[in-house]
Amino acid sequence: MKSYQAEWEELADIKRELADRDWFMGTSGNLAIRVGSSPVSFLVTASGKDKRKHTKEDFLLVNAQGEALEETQLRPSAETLLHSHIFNGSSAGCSLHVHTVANNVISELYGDEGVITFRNQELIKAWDKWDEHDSISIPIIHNHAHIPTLADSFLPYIKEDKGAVLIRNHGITVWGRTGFEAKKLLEACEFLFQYHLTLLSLTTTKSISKGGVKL
Ligand SMILES: CSC[C@@H](O)[C@@H](O)C(=O)COP(=O)(O)O
Ligand SMILES: [Zn+2]
Repeated sequence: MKSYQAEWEELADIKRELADRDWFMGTSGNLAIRVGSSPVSFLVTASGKDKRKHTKEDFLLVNAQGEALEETQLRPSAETLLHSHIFNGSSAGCSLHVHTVANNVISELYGDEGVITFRNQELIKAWDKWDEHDSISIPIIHNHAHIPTLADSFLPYIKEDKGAVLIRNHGITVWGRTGFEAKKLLEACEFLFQYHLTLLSLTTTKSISKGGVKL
C-alpha cells in the first residue's frame, strides 16, 4: 500500500489552520485528501471527534466507497460519501466541509432560490474569474438527514475539479485540485458570506435610520 505520510501532514496542516479560525464548532466538520487515483483512496477525518484537537488518530485511509482500508477502531466521517463522490467524480485532490454561522445564515436566506451569486467582488478571482463582469454561483441543497440521499443531491454539482456546495442550515463542502486550492476557495466563500451578511445588516440599519426610526 502506498505511503500517505505527505498527504497526512498536508491535511493535518489544513485542519490546524481551520481550527485556528474556529470553524469546527461542536465536533462539526470533516476533511479529506486524495492518496490514490486508480483505485481511488483518500484520508478522511474520523467521525465524532473534536477537530480542534490534533492526534495520531485524526484520519483514516478509506477506499472509493469510503470503507476503511486498514484495521482500525475509528469510524470514517458520517459524511464520507460526499467526499467519495468528489474523488470518484473529479480529479480533485482535497475536499473540506465546515459549519459556520455565516454559511448557515446564507444558506437559509437563499435556500428557497437554491443558489447564491456573487459579482463585483475581488475575491471571485479565487475561482479564476478575472473579468469585471464575471460572477460565481454557489448551489444550495436540502439537508437530507439520510446521507446517501444527501450525497445523491450533491452529485450533480461535481462538474469540475474545484467547486463549492452549500447544504441548507448545515454547512459548506468545497473541493479543489490541491489542498491549497480547496482552502483558498473555502476562505474566499466564507469572506464573501461574511461580507454579504455585514452589508445586508448595515444596509437595513441605514434604510431604517433614513426612515426616521431610532435604533
Ligand atoms: C455534531 S456536528 C454535525 C455532524 O452531524 C456532521 O454534519 C459533521 O459535520 C461532522 O460529522 P463527522 O461524522 O464527525 O464527520
Ligand atoms: Zn456537517
